[in-house]
Amino acid sequence: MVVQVESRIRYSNKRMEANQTKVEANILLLGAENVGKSALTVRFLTRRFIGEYGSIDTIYSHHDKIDGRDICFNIWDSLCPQNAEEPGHISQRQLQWADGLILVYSICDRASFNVVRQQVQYIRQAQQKLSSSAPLIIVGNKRDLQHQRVVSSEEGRLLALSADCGFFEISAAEAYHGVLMVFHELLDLIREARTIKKGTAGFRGIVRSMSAVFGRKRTE
Ligand SMILES: Nc1nc2c(ncn2[C@@H]2O[C@H](COP(=O)(O)OP(=O)(O)OP(=O)(O)O)[C@@H](O)[C@H]2O)c(=O)[nH]1
Repeated sequence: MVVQVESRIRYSNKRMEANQTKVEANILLLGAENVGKSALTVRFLTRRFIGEYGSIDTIYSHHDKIDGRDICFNIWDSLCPQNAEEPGHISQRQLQWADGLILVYSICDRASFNVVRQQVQYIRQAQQKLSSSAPLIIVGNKRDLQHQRVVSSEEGRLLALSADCGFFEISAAEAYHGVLMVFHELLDLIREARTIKKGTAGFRGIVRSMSAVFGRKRTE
């Protein structure tokens, strides 16, 4: 009886330890020039919209507590190179680094939407080669500029649906809440992707053990 209780306590302690471990997520922001990538990042980090942002490629680290868990967001606010029409400008290094990606366009800029469309296609193809399952969220920014809108919400939603991405329309200028939702949703998707990956590894492990027990050779 005592042994049973002790093992239960040990089990629940282990679960508590597991719940308290720090989660780290590398998030890459992509998109054309001037769509609000920095505005989105700064809004998330400081809750503020400051209007003008420097043009530098930067990785920020941000610690947060969500549902009692310590989270470390590493956010890469990437600069869009001049050859933005060429979807190949996303480097392998960026793709390998990222646990999740946010692709930003401006609802007032059709060309920026086309850049995101190209980038999504390029990333999905590259991910197949890299066996990566990093989740993507497409963000239509500058929702406050309704009178200048040239990309409809439906177009954004359809693109996201066709490429299995999350989708939000927000205004980094107007509100913090929408920006927060984007990062929290991406974190959820990253955690989901990690759980699935672990599950697959676990299944492979079971197959390997069974092969070992039954002495069958597996062709890898
Ligand atoms: N009205 C409005 N303006 C915005 C919004 N978000 C960003 N801006 C403005 O758009 C301009 C570009 O914003 P940035 O955050 O620098 O855009 P970026 O995508 O980081 O640009 P690059 O650094 O050139 O790649 C700035 O003048 C911002 O003030 C928004 O939600 N609404």
